[in-house]
Amino acid sequence: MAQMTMTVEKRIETDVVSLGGVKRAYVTFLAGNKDYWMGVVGLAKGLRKVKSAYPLVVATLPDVPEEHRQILVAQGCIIRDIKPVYPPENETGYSMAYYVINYSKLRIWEFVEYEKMIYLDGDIQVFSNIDHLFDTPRGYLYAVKDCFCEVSWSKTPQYKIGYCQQSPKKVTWPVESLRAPPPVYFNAGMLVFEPNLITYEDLLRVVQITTPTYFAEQDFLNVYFRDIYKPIPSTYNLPGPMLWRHPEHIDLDQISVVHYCANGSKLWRFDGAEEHMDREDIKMLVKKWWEIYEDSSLDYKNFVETESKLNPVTATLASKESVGDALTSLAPSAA
Ligand SMILES: O=c1ccn([C@@H]2O[C@H](COP(=O)(O)OP(=O)(O)O)[C@@H](O)[C@H]2O)c(=O)[nH]1
Ligand SMILES: OC[C@H]1O[C@H](O[C@@H]2[C@@H](O)[C@H](O)[C@@H](O)[C@H](O)[C@@H]2O)[C@H](O)[C@@H](O)[C@H]1O
Ligand SMILES: [Mn+2]
Repeated sequence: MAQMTMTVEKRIETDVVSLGGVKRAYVTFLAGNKDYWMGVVGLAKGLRKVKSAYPLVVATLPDVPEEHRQILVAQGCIIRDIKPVYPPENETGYSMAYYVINYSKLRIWEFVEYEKMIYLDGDIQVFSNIDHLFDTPRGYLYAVKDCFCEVSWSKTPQYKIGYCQQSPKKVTWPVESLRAPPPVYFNAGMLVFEPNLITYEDLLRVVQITTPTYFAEQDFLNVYFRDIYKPIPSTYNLPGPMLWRHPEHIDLDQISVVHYCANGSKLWRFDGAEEHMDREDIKMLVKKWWEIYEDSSLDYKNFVETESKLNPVTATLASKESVGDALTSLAPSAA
């Protein structure tokens, strides 16, 4: 995996951007009392390992236990409590029953103290620095195209005819019988977006008048942002199934972000039992995730301590939420 180191100068420059109130952050979403908190710890440590210049905000539902919250704060995360978002009743059901809680992800558009955020699912890991995505032109939503080939798509017309946007020439879309092919569709596990209160209020209004569909908030977000969605390469959100569905598009050495969404690939309960989970590449990616998760030098307290010896400026910045605090703390004390 390409590795980029964050120079002190770059870190200062990045944080000076924050100084002007132009703040940026990564954000993830945590619900329930199961083990997704481990995914968030892994993500926090992974972002530190690639020397990201920005904090990780965790949009947290009320049902996340205090114990998990404390672990995340100790790992340098910024906990933001959110209320659930409940969609209208859904007769057709979701691809996975628990997807209904994923509508609560919509709350992140309310975090307007940040000018731009990168949303990452808790089952994602960042293996190379992607801070440069914060510099993408404003006014768009950036995300990676999804794959339609897994059985989770079995009730969709594209799955039934074997069509996938990742390889549109493999099975030609039958325009005469099914009319226009589906618009480009993104995976909602990774999003580069701009929090905005007008958008946020409208999202909450429109979601209440939209019939829920198979992939819950992911379908909803695809329709809502259709006009400003810009695809970015799979290197920024590699869903596991791409490895066996579209290997011709994948160069693992170039992958910056891996999304452990394949059935059976959730790290905290990985046992290699499900189909494809005995693949060498999957086992390598799971091992890489655990190496980061278990690396105590990446724990927030150890990381800041080490950084303060090696790079006092970086360490100070790493330990402050805003550059203003950091520069103040660095300023020579008034005589
Ligand atoms: O019980 C849950 C289910 C989901 N999530 C959050 O919602 C995201 C989306 O769910 P998931 O990743 O399981 O969906 P997939 O990408 O596998 O379809 C997760 O990554 C977590 O950040 C959570 O915190 N607790
Ligand atoms: O609530 C709907 C979820 O839909 C998406 O997951 C899907 C999608 O990626 C399919 O293409 C896969 O086949 C499937 O396995 C996977 O679960 C997002 O990753 C997740 O964040 C969330 O929005
Ligand atoms: Mn996911």
